[in-house]
Amino acid sequence: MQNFNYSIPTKVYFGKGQIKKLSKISQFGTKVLMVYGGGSIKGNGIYDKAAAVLRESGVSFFELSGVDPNPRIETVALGAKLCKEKEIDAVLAIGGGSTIDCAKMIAAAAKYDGDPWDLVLDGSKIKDALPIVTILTLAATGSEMDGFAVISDMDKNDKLDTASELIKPAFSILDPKFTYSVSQKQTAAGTADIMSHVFEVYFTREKDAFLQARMCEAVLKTCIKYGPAAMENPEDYDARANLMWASSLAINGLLSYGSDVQWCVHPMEHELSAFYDITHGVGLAILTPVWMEYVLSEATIDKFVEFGINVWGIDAEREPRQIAEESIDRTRAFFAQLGLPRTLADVGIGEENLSKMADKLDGLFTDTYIPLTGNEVLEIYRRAL
Ligand SMILES: NC(=O)c1ccc[n+]([C@@H]2O[C@H](COP(=O)([O-])OP(=O)(O)OC[C@H]3O[C@@H](n4cnc5c(N)ncnc54)[C@H](O)[C@@H]3O)[C@@H](O)[C@H]2O)c1
Repeated sequence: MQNFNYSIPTKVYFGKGQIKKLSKISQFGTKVLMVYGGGSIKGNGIYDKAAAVLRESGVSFFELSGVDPNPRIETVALGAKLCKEKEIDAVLAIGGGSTIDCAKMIAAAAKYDGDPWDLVLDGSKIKDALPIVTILTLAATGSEMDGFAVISDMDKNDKLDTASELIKPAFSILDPKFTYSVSQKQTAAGTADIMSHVFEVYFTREKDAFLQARMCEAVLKTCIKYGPAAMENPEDYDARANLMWASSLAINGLLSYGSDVQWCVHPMEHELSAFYDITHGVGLAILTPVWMEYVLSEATIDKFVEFGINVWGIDAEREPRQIAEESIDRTRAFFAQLGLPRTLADVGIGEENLSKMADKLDGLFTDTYIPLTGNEVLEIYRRAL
């Protein structure tokens, strides 16, 4: 097992009625910027509940709404300007990963004098940030408990992730009931995203992080059990609760400590979203089985056998190659069962920008599970067409 520094500072208030813990935001001051997306929080009552707790706690709030899925740098700049003008004490995100990521970068940019895009290009430039609080409404990205943010500049077709300890939320409120109104499509995409976060760390060259590997399998099995259940019955509390906690655990560091490996399917998907603005989890579901087939070889077969037996329950007596291949087929079939598109063509993506996207990633995947050149990335994109 490799060395690691454990740091998961975000407090989590999980379960029904935990919105009342929002009152704790008053420890940071009396002026909050509330950041949210297209307004679903007004339809499902979360906005009213949060506003009531803020008022009762003596906290006044300004609002920044309209954060896009695949949040834009322009919104970050606008939010940071508001924070400076209004002397905001803390940033409150109510939403899914897009809103939370945007709020994180607003919090960092509010304490930075230069162009906020600098902080996306280089997270080490984040030297300070306003406290960040989140109310999660969609189980998917784990942004509620991690130090990452993904921001797009659509003019440049750039969608980049940045990271800093300073943008880990101070606390997050996770009430599974707040995810009852999430559509089937977003529930499916969220499940695929959680699973992809696990795959990015489960497929590691580190062979002796046994505990982490078993925890990864537990999170994957949770998604396989509860993703379809939440789609079938959106108000199945236990399904929503298990998915929600899986989303946080998948990426808060717990599963990757001691076996860290550079990610690659996520950056490949970010290129798809940067050029075509598709839903992140959908892109991941399309690319993941193709990537798995591409990296399956004599060098990696043992890991895929472990995956097939422990996650999919494939008979351990079968030939290793059969187990490995079936584990990938089962993964692809599961995403199809969730109703997710299978190919790039299904989401309207053709050959036209694939070379440009692959070129942008050339030279970056030197320390991934299996290192990949730009040409190999292009081959994976083509096989996903
Ligand atoms: N920070 C991280 O660690 C991290 C990790 C993976 C992905 N990401 C990024 O996060 C973004 C995706 O976030 P996401 O998957 O959470 O989706 P999202 O935040 O983009 O939301 C997707 C849609 O669901 C709607 N929605 C959210 N909650 C709802 C609810 N309760 N009821 C009804 N509708 C609701 C939103 O309004 C939006 O239209 C992408 O930009 C992705 O690259 C971040």
